[in-house]
Amino acid sequence: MSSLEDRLLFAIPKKGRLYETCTKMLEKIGLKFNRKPRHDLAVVSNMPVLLVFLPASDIPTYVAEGSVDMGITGLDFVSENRVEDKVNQILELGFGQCRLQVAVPRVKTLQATAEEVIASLIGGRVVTSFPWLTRKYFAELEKTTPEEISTKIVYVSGSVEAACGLGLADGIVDLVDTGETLEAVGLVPVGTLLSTQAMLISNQSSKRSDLIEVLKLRIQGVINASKYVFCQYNVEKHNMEEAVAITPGKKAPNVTTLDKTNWVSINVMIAKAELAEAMDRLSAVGATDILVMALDNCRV
Ligand SMILES: Nc1ncnc2c1ncn2[C@@H]1O[C@H](COP(=O)(O)OP(=O)(O)OP(=O)(O)O)[C@@H](O)[C@H]1O
Ligand SMILES: O=P(O)(O)OC[C@H]1O[C@H](OP(=O)(O)OP(=O)(O)O)[C@H](O)[C@@H]1O
Repeated sequence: MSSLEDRLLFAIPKKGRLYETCTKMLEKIGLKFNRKPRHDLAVVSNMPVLLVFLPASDIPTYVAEGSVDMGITGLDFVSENRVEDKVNQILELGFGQCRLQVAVPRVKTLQATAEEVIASLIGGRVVTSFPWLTRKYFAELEKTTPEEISTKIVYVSGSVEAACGLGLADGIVDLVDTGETLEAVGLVPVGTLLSTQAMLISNQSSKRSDLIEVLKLRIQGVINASKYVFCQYNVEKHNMEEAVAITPGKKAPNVTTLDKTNWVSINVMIAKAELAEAMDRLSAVGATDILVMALDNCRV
């Protein structure tokens, strides 16, 4: 296998929200590696790849500068590091979905609209781990005020939601998914700066574009598999047209004649989101023995 210098360097969040899903995904795409405790490098034994475990917030910079060939991180960190145009944003990965939002103590929202609450923060103190995006957001709002006014943006590295309660902030800008963290400290979201999810990104001049493409296709296969199921059912030939209209498949369904007069078996991929309704409708047109199987991986 290749020496360390010949390997594609692939940056993975070393901890936090994206870590577990990322490492599971690497296993699903067939990379064999063993990350020893406290080690931030892991050699992939079956491909010329070296995994580099880094803080998710630093990965966009490493990829943009070419210190690593590719990486997984949140779109929020790509934007905060101002490298949207300096990296190839190869794939949205379908996990790590959340929003970067402005939030304030609930009491401020009782007699004011969200717009009024946000306007009241102009010139105040806003605490965040995303100072550049927050500065940009408030700079736009400041333009709408008659007098020159500057909002104080204060950076903290974590537990942003504590800042209002501790008297450091009038409002915060933080990542929100379920809203439970905000709710727990009596904060309410009033505006959205950005919707984000995990992204696969690569350096624009990497010499390993061949391998980047292979890894991208493998990851795409895992993402596709997570969105679809494989479905098999039997239906009488005279109902086949109606059944096929319900489950047209990606290209076309695979139809085989059963060893039973006038019946066919249909194999087809169905989007998970449409499955329950499709099964109801298949039953209604006389389909039987409807089997649904999870997919581990698939190339379409
Ligand atoms: N509640 C959430 N739900 C879904 N995705 C989230 C959530 N919070 C954060 N993320 C996503 O996961 C990424 C990493 O967030 P996390 O809070 O784990 O950062 P972190 O590991 O503490 O970062 P760093 O190591 O750089 O300090 C975020 O950039 C965002 O894209
Ligand atoms: O809306 P929710 O589903 O409650 O998620 C939001 C929380 O998730 C993230 O933090 P995380 O828990 O990853 O830890 P951190 O605060 O240490 O970054 C984010 O910073 C919020 O605090």
